Amino acid sequence: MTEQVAVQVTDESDLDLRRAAALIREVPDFPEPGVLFRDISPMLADGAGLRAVVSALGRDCQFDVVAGVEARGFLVGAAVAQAFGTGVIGLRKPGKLPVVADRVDYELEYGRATLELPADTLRSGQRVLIVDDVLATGGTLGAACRLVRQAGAEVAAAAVVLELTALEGRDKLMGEEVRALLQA
Ligand SMILES: O=P(O)(O)OC[C@H]1O[C@H](OP(=O)(O)OP(=O)(O)O)[C@H](O)[C@@H]1O
Ligand SMILES: Nc1ncnc2[nH]cnc12
Repeated sequence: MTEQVAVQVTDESDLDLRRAAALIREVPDFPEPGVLFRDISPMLADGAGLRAVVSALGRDCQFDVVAGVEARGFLVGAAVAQAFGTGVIGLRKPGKLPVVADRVDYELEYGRATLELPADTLRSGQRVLIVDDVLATGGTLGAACRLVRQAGAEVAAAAVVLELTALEGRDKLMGEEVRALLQA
């Protein structure tokens, strides 16, 4: 699918985030022809950029722990946890964890995928801030929300740096608080 719309900052009063958004690199035809890939790596490599993203992701949200989604959600999720004084849990692709508490299979645009929760991490009743880099079709964040709820925990919010609105991922996350710093 071709995505040709510029990136918008959802909170336009956040000047730090506006500067950070300018560091996103757009790569046409990656990973396949017709896709405009938004590469947030240069934004995260910039100290002020990372700070802007981290503080906006955790702002005005009550949470006890962060769950970051493999792989780019680990980078941002761990930074948010550190900044807001919580621990972090990595929700992983299959075959990586020695002891699995639970797993959820989900649909991708093409095919299926699985996310796993590591054992002895998430406790019943905890409020969880789920963090990933991008919301596309919503399958990944939907699976992350299910893993959290199946553990008896609560989803405080599902927060991403960038939402690709044309893919309508929010529709799969009805009832969840979805926080996207940037939209394209
Ligand atoms: O909303 P969805 O359609 O589910 O897509 C969003 C997911 O796709 C990308 O991950 P990818 O599977 O490419 O993994 P990576 O982070 O390991 O590169 C991105 O990092 C999100 O996790
Ligand atoms: N266009 C895109 N840019 C960056 N990450 C993505 N994940 C899914 N689609 C993407």
